Amino acid sequence: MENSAVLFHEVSKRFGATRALDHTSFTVGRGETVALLGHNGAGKSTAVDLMLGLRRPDEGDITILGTSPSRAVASGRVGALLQTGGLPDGATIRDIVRLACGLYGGKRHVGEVLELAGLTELAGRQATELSGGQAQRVRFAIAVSGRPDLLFLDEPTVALDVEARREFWAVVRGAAKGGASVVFATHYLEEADQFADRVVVLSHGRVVADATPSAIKAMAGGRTVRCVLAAPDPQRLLALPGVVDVTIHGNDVLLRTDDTDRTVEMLYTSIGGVRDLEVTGAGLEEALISLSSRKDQS
Ligand SMILES: Nc1ncnc2c1ncn2[C@@H]1O[C@H](COP(=O)(O)OP(=O)(O)OP(=O)(O)O)[C@@H](O)[C@H]1O
Repeated sequence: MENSAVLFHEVSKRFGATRALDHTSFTVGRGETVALLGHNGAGKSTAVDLMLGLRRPDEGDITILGTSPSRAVASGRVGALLQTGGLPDGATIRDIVRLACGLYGGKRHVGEVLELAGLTELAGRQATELSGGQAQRVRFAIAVSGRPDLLFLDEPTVALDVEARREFWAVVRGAAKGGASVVFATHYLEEADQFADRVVVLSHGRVVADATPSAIKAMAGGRTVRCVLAAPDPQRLLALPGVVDVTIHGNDVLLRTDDTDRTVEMLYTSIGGVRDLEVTGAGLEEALISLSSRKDQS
């Protein structure tokens, strides 16, 4: 029974002395959109390559749509947009999409795929005449031309500006409405927050969190207090009520606290000389740093 699109169980992969993945486990449910989130070198691309059968794990089991990665890919039920991948010169976008649709046995019509990827108006252009965001939508069109049940996107918006990223994700959302599962690797925290049902946070090849974006933010907990002090003393600041972490750059102080009211009160009464105080909720960036460092220390 195929309850899960991806079962990634206790998977390890080394490159020489580097452990790219270290007993990594996560699942992706049918119809779910899951972000693999982590800093450079966290192991995201390695995980994607293994799920596509492009590499083999040293240890562990990977099941994709109820079978092995290579069988799942061979069945045509998996689509992928990888980090590298040129587009042919001299052909129009319509020609490129027609080729992709043909290779997948005509599971989707050319016009449908162009529409899905927001390329209808650009169908007569050549790849060299497109912006980075538009070219990425062509790669996306190729990835979905076989009507995949599972779609992998490896850092799909890495070179795109904010507007192109927004347009790209609007296209992905539309395409995923058909019930496909989507796994995307990203180090853009706001992307994971906005577009994923669930986020698997990787750090040094290990899963440090696996939860909804809001649960991950809650896990890191607390809020951030920023201020400027004449002579910040890390020991005194760490001793303030609620403070769990202190970062100091020159006179700029950043405190992570689980009791904002008392921290701020004591900052004014026992430390004094506080300027430019600002309190913010913990964002995904703080959550990621906190989760990664917590696990690294364990
Ligand atoms: N072919 C390879 N040979 C040697 N080391 C590799 C190879 N591929 C990946 N690594 C190493 O494995 C670790 C994980 O790399 P990976 O590319 O999976 O990370 P990532 O999270 O995708 O990073 P990025 O966001 O930079 O793409 C890194 O330390 C990387 O240097």
